[in-house]
Amino acid sequence: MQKNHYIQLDGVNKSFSKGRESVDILKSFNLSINQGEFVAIMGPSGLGKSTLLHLIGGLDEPCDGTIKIGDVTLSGLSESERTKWRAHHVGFVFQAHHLIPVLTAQKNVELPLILTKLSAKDRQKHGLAALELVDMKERCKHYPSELSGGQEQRVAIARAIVSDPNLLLCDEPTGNLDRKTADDILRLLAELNQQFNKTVIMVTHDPKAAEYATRVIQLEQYLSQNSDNRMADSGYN
Ligand SMILES: Nc1ncnc2c1ncn2[C@@H]1O[C@H](COP(=O)(O)OP(=O)(O)OP(=O)(O)O)[C@@H](O)[C@H]1O
Repeated sequence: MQKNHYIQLDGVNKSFSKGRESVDILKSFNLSINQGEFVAIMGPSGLGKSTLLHLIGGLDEPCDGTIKIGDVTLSGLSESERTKWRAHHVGFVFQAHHLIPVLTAQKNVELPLILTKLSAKDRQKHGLAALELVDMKERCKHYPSELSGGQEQRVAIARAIVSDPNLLLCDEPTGNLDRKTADDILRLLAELNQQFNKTVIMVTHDPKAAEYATRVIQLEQYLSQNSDNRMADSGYN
């Protein structure tokens, strides 16, 4: 019997037009990820790592093929359904934290909840709980300019988890940070993965960051395997 994976990409094609040409990024691409995995995606610049992350998170659509997350087939959703699905199921963490400078840490974290039916009081409660999880509650009234790079990234992670999504998609989350701060952030992601069973997919160029993952996909190798690319990922544990 075929196992049901939490994330399943089947025969995904993705190309972009560059001038008059169309450039294939992913061709007949297959990938399966289980709930609770921490997957690192590595590979040379321009290969399609961020594109893959955007497709899984429903920020972009494949030209062909299916992407299923849990029970939901993304291509079956309208644009507004996809936005709603994202708000409930996916948290994004980027290299640049994209915090809004005129809002306090707490208000930044509460922002994704504005789309929900929660009252202001409940939004505040959830926001503070997320900040507590990333050890930033005592700085909830600080503005981004009053925080260090690592603290800003913690607040960005709190914002990503405030709606309690199953899936955390991280694009070079430690790219701007020094080694020690990067390790703190990676430990936090590993904790969210292990203690709260969040599925984490992280794009990184940093082999040390990839050591925190439970599976590493070397995308270049993976892509070169053929359309049935199931073999090239290596376990780290
Ligand atoms: N919206 C877009 N329109 C046109 N081309 C795009 C678009 N997004 C990405 N590309 C192209 O697709 C290719 C893959 O980009 P992507 O950002 O996924 O690579 P990456 O592996 O994440 O690279 P890096 O490690 O440098 O971040 C690149 O050649 C890029 O220029």
